[in-house]
Amino acid sequence: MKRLAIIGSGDLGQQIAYYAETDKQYKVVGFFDDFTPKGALVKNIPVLGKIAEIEEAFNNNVFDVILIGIGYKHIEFKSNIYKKLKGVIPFGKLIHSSVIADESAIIADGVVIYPGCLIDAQVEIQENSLLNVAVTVAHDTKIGAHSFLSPRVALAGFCAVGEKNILGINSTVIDNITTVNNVQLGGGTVLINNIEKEGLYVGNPARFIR
Ligand SMILES: CC(=O)SCCNC(=O)CCNC(=O)[C@H](O)C(C)(C)COP(=O)(O)OP(=O)(O)OC[C@H]1O[C@@H](n2cnc3c(N)ncnc32)[C@H](O)[C@@H]1OP(=O)(O)O
Repeated sequence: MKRLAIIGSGDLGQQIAYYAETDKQYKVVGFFDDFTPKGALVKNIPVLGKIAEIEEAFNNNVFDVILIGIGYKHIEFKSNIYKKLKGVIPFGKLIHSSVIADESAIIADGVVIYPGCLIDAQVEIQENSLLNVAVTVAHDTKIGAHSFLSPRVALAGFCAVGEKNILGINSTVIDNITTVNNVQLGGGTVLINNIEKEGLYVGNPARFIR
């Protein structure tokens, strides 16, 4: 079993550790976190050091692969860390065993998919994105890198979500919709038109708020 280290020992990092262990996909050996002291135990898992110490730990054979457990409030940071470590440290992938993913779906490195998601044929989920519980992604839809999909997001077919998109709980996107990078949808938003300007959108139909 591969040894996993997780960046971020907060709630999201702890959830990833929980699924990695209980779903028997990885042995979680520790967290890297700039705000929790080295040696501290978080849910019985040690903090191995700060983010700047990841490369040295990898070279010392402390872990095999890494995942990022940083939430949607720090999405820029999450994407920057990924870009910095890509090609230097191998990224893992965590697709919970309860996920139904068609064999034609492409799921990139660094992606985390929580229980109960449905990923249809010819879907592409780009690197470092996270799908929370019960997300449905219909056929031929693409999710841009570093995005965060909250519980029960539903995307119809032939959509293309940009990078660093944050889709709020239960948001719904009809077929053939595209969004640019850095779009956020509030909970329950219904998207029926393409989004061409980054920012925060809410409501049904979605309206720009800032
Ligand atoms: C497992 C997990 O927990 S994953 C995380 C899941 N969490 C989510 O999905 C959170 C989604 N967040 C939201 O929906 C938030 O309301 C946000 C981010 C859209 C906006 O939050 P804030 O910046 O605090 O905005 P604020 O509450 O001031 O609202 C601004 C306006 O948008 C409206 N609004 C805010 N959220 C929504 C919404 N989801 N749907 C419709 N209208 C909304 C408000 O009524 C307000 O309208 P007004 O100016 O006409 O009075």
